[in-house]
This record gives sequence, C-alpha cells and structure tokens, in this order.
Amino acid sequence: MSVLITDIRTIATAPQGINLLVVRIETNQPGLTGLGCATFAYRHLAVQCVVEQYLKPLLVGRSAEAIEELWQLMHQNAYWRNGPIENNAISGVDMALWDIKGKQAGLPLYQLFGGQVRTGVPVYRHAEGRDLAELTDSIARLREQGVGHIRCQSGGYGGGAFGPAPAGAPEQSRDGIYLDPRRYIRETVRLFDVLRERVGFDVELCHDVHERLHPTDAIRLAKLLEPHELFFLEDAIPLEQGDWLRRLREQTRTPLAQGELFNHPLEWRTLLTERLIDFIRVHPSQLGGITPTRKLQLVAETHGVRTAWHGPGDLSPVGHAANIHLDLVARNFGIQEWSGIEPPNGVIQEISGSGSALLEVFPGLPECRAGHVYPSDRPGLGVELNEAAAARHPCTAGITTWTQTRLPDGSLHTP
Ligand SMILES: O=C(O)[C@@H](O)[C@H](O)[C@H](O)CO
Ligand SMILES: [Mg+2]
Repeated sequence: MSVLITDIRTIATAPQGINLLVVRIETNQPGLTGLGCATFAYRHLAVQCVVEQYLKPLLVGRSAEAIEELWQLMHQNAYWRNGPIENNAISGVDMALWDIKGKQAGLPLYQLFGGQVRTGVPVYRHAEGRDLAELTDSIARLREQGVGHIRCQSGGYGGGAFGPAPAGAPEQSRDGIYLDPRRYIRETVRLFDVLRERVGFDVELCHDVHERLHPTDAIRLAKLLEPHELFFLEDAIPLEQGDWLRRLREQTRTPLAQGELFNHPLEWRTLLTERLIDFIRVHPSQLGGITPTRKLQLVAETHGVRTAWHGPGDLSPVGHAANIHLDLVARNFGIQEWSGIEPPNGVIQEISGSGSALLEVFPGLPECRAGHVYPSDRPGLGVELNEAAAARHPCTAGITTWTQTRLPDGSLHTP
C-alpha cells in the first residue's frame, strides 16, 4: 500500500536560545512520520509560512515515496526558484521524506546512500577566546578530548561585540560590530605564529575569515598564513566577489573552503569545475535538503573537491544528522564542522551530552566522542523530536545584531 502524506507541520523551538525550525510529515501509516531541518534562524517565521501555507496544500494526499518527483514539484511550484526561505522550507519536507524512506526500509539513511566508507565522522571543533591565553586554553581542552581539527578564532571573527562605535570613528556613527581589517590581518598572522610555536604541526588548524576582508587583503592574509599550513582558510572573500577566487587561487597554496552562504547551484558549479576551492561548505537545508546536496557531493567528488559541510549552532540537530549521514558515505569527505552551540550570551555549550536541553528536545541526536561523531543506529535520520519539551523553549523573533558589522569609518560591511 502506498504511503500517503496526510499532514505537514512545523515545530519551532529554541532549546539553546537559537531559533530552530523542524518539519514533521505525517503519513497514513500508523506511527510512520518523518522529520526534516528547515532552520533559517533569523527568518524562521517566513519559512514556517512557506511550509504551512504553500507546501502543505501542494503535497497532502500525494505519495511520500517519489522524493525526486516531489522535490521538483516544490522547487518549481513558485516559478521563482532558490533563495534561503524557499530552500529551507523545501529542505524540511525533503529531509522528512528521506527520514520516512529510511524508516520504511528499517535502515539508517547512510545505508540507503550506499553504506559507510568510514565508521565515524572526524570533526573540527571551535576554539575561541578573547585573547591568546583564552584561545590556547580552549585548544588544549579540545586536544585533551582527542579532537584533531580545530578552528581558531580570536575576538569574534576579527571584530568585537555589538556596541557603540570605537574612538576614531566619525561622529554619530551607529552601533555595530566594528572591524579593522588591517589590524585583524596582523593579529591573525601573529596568532598563528604563536599557536604553531606552542602546539606544533601535529594538529590541523582552520580559520574562518567570515567574508570580512576585501579581496586583495584576503590574498595577503592567505599568503602570510602559508608557513602555518592551515587545513583550510574559510570564506576568505565575500560571496559576491567570487570571481576573485581565481586570483586568490593562483597566488596562494593555502587550501580554501567556501560556501556556507550558497543557495543556488550557479554559486558553486564553477568553483567545482574550475577547482577554485578545496572544500565545499554548504549545509543541506540551505540547498533544499538531502536530494540536491547528495548531487552536489557527487559532482564535487568527480572534480576532486572535498566536503566540509557547514555545522554551526544555528542548525537543528536534524540538520546535523543529515550532514553525518552524508559524511559516512562520501568518498570525497574532507571534514565535518561540529560547533557546539553558541547562544547570544557567548557561553559555548556542547551540542550533545546528557542533561542538555537540546538532547531533551531531540533524543537520538548524533554523538561526538574523541573528535568523531557517530549517528544513532535508528532507521532514517535517527533523530526524534519531543514536542512537549520543544514547546517549553519557544522561539523569539527579534532584531539580529551579530550581522551588523561595520568598518572603521562606520559603514556596514559583510557580516
Ligand atoms: O563557519 C561557521 O561556523 C560560521 O561562519 C557560522 O556558520 C556563521 O556565523 C553562522 O552561524
Ligand atoms: Mg563560516
């Protein structure tokens, strides 16, 4: 008997203070439901509207089994395609359909993709600090836990906290996160000089520029960091300046990672075919789910580009699980980001671990042990959602301040 979609709902919850959005699909088979990640933390109400007002009426009553057909139907239904709101909404449904497929088969999703090529997923974790002493402490703690890849940032992506303009800015400059690109470059190079002296080369180090440099400055930084043999330098230039990647590539041997902001295939296609990056950094919900991400992974494999799927705090555990299932089967796997959760108060909490609010809301979320993440062996994505617990952590829709980055002259810059 065919599995029919009977209901599509969204569940919004913020167990760690970050708005997460998950889609649940109900079917006509008793107990057979699926979960998908539709998290766009800073516009969750808009995604919720697309799912409940547009995708639900489009899909209820249809068979849940033809995932590719339903993906194309959703993708083409609004005529104008792509974009983070549309793609995250489609992702919620797409992942939930894959979750249902796995549960029907009685298999974890990685089995449906061909089976594991590795038993656990190596991850990189974030080491942060306001200064070098805090940062080296944080690195030492992660290394004690067995983490082999560490992203090192000092002073919040090269800027400080959100607040008033510093001395030297024009009069009446607005509040923001003020960033001085030249000082940031100097401090970052100095940071890695000291880190390599202290920790040596037996640990892989990454750094995220977070698009906060002009292209020529990014080239300078990438070249200055060459002696430190980074695992990768992330988002060295803004998405809108992608053509500069050719020049950056020609001039530096520092490996490049890019892509957490991509939502359109044209944003990544040339980067793969021309081998302009070494690691592709999208997260599946931003692309429209598992269906398009699996295709991207295979195109990247044929071009020798490795994956480093985006795994930030503003992604639901369902989305993290999707990353892990894809990682387990990918021949061109590079590394997986495993962020921990960074709530607005800046206190980093583990993404999993007994007693955490996140684990209570999302039982079965993948577990991180000694620098590797392991999925649950339950069928499908393997993550459940406790809706009663989710309701105890309501979302708030407010003004996002961390994206308000400013240059020393007070003008806005890419976040
Ligand atoms: O690579 C990262 O983890 C960061 O760029 C975050 O994804 C970004 O700040 C949005 O949460
Ligand atoms: Mg990033």
